[in-house]
Amino acid sequence: MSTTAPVTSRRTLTAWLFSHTRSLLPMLGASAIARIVGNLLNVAILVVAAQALLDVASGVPVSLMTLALIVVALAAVKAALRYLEQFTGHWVAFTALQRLRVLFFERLVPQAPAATSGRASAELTERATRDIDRIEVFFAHTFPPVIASVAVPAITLVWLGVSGDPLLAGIIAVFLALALLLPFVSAGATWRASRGIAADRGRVATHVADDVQGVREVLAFEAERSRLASLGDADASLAAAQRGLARVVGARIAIEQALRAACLVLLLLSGRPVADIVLAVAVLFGLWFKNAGTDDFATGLDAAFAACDRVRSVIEAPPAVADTGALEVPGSGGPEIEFAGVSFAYPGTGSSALADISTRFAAGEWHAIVGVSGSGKSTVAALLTRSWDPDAGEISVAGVPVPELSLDALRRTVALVDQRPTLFPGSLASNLRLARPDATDAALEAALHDVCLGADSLPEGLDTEVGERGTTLSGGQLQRVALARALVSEPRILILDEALSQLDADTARSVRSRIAERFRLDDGGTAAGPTVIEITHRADEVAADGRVSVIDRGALVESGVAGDLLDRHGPFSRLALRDA
Ligand SMILES: Nc1ncnc2c1ncn2[C@@H]1O[C@H](COP(=O)(O)OP(=O)(O)OP(=O)(O)O)[C@@H](O)[C@H]1O
Repeated sequence: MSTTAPVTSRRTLTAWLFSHTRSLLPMLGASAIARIVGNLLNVAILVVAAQALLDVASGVPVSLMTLALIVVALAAVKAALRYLEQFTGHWVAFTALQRLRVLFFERLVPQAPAATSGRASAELTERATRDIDRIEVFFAHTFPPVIASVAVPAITLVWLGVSGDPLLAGIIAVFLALALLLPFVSAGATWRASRGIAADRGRVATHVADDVQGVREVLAFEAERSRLASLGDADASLAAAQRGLARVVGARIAIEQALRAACLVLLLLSGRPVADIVLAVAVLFGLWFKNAGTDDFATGLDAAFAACDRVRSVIEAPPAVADTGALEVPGSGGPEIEFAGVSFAYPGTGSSALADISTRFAAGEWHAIVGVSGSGKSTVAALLTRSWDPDAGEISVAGVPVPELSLDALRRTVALVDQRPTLFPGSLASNLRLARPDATDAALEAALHDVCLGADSLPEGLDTEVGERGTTLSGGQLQRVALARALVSEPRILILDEALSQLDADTARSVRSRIAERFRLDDGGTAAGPTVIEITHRADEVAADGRVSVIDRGALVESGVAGDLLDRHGPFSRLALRDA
C-alpha cells in the first residue's frame, strides 16, 4: 500500500480495533486503575519523604522506623500494582493480537486467490505478522497511560491545591497541561511519518524476500549491483522517514524537558513558604517522571495506527466473489460444464481477458484448451473456480450456475493443478494427503504410479521429505507430485493448467494415458471419471481424437476434435505446426 492511499483517521481505527476486542475492555479498565493507583502511590512516597524532611528541619520528632515502614509498605503495594497493570495490559494486548491474526486469515481465505494475486506475498506476510505485532502498543501502552496521565495529575493537584498551596498547584497544572498537549500538537507530523515508515518497511520486506527467492536469477544475470542499488534506495527511503520521525520526537522531548525546568524555576522563585515549595517540588517530580511514558506511547501509538491501517485494509477488503450459494454439485462423476457468453476483464485493467466465450465441456471427457501465451486460457480456469466472477455471461456446472453452488462445494468438486504448484514442508505422503487425510498408502502409491512417479523413484518413497515448497524435487517431479495430490482428492473436475509443462513429451504422453486409463478402469468404460480440462500451449501434444478449444486474444476462435481441426488448416493447425 502506498502512502498516497486514502488516510483512515485514528478515530476510525480506534473504533475498529475496539469493535473486534470489546470483551477485553474490562481487563483494560483494571490495567488503567492499577496504573492510576500505582502512580498516585509514587507521588505519595515522595510527599511522605519530603514531609519527613520538613519535620526534621523544623525540629518535629520523626520515628525513622515508622517512616521506613510506611515507605516500604507503599513501595510494596506500588510494585504489586505495577505487576497487575503490566500483566493485565499485556494479557489484553496479546489476546487482541491473537484475535486479529485469526480474523486476518479468516477474511483472507474468502478473498483468495484474487487477494493474493498481484500482491507480493512478503508484503502480505509483513502485514499478517509484524504489522499485527505493532498494534500491541495500542492495547498495552496506550489506554492506561493516557487515562493515568490525566487522572493522576488531576487528583494530586486538587489535593495539593486544597491541603497545600493553590498557587503552586496551579503553576504545576499549567506546565503539565502544556506538556500533555505536545503530542497532540505534533500529531500530524508523527502520523504522516509513521505511515511512511510502515509503507517503506513493507517495500523493504518485499524486496528482500524477492532477492532471496530469486537469488539464482540475480546471480545468473549478474544483477547483484542493480538489486543492491534498488534495495539501498528502499532502505534510504525508510531511513529518511525514520529520521523525520526522530526529528519530531527529539524536538518534543527537548520542549518537554524545557517545560519541566521552567516549572521548577517558577516554583522556586514563587516566593511562597519553603515548606509549601518543597511539597510542590516533590509533587512535580512524582508526577512528571511517571508521565514521561506519555511521550513514548504517543510515538509508538502512531506506528501502531499505521500498522493497524495496513492490517485493516486487508481484513476489510470485500471478497472478490460472494459466497451466497448453498447448492451442491448434482449427480456423480464428472459433470458437464458450460460457458455462455462469458466476458471478463481483470479489475484495474482496461482490456478484456475473455470476450463472449460460449462453449461446453462434456461430462467425464478430456478437453484441451490451447492458445498462445496470454490468450486467456488460465482465465477460463480462474472463472470456473470462482477466483473471480465474469462481468457478463454465465458459467454452469451440471446445469447449476456456479454462484448458486456454495464455494465449499465448488472447490471440493474442482482440483486445479497449475504449473507452479506449492508443496508444504513435510513428507511426500503428508503432501499427497492434503485434501484426503484418510487416504491409504495404497491410494497414494496408485496416484504416484499414474503420474509415472513410482514411490520407489524417490529416495525414501512416501516418507521422502519434499523440503520447503518442494525445493528438493526437480521441476517435473514437483508437477507430478502436485498432479498425484489432485488425483488422491478424487475431484469431479480436474483442471490441468500447463501442469505437465516441465515434462518431456514422452513422459507427458504416458501421464495422460495413465490418468485416462485410471478413470476408464475405475468406471468400467462409462463416463464416471472427472471432466478434465487441460490448458496447454502445446497444440502438437493434443491427441488426435481429443476435444479442443482454441482461444486467441480472449476469444474462442475454433473448437472440435483435434484431428478434424488439423484437416481444416485453421488456428489449431497453425499452432500445432508452430510447436512441432
Ligand atoms: N491477475 C491478473 N491481473 C490483471 N491481468 C491479468 C491477471 N492475470 C492475467 N492477466 C492478463 O489477462 C490476459 C490473459 O491471461 P491468462 O493468464 O488467462 O493467459 P494464458 O493464455 O493462460 O497465458 P499463459 O499461457 O502465458 O499462462 C493476459 O493479458 C494477462 O496479462
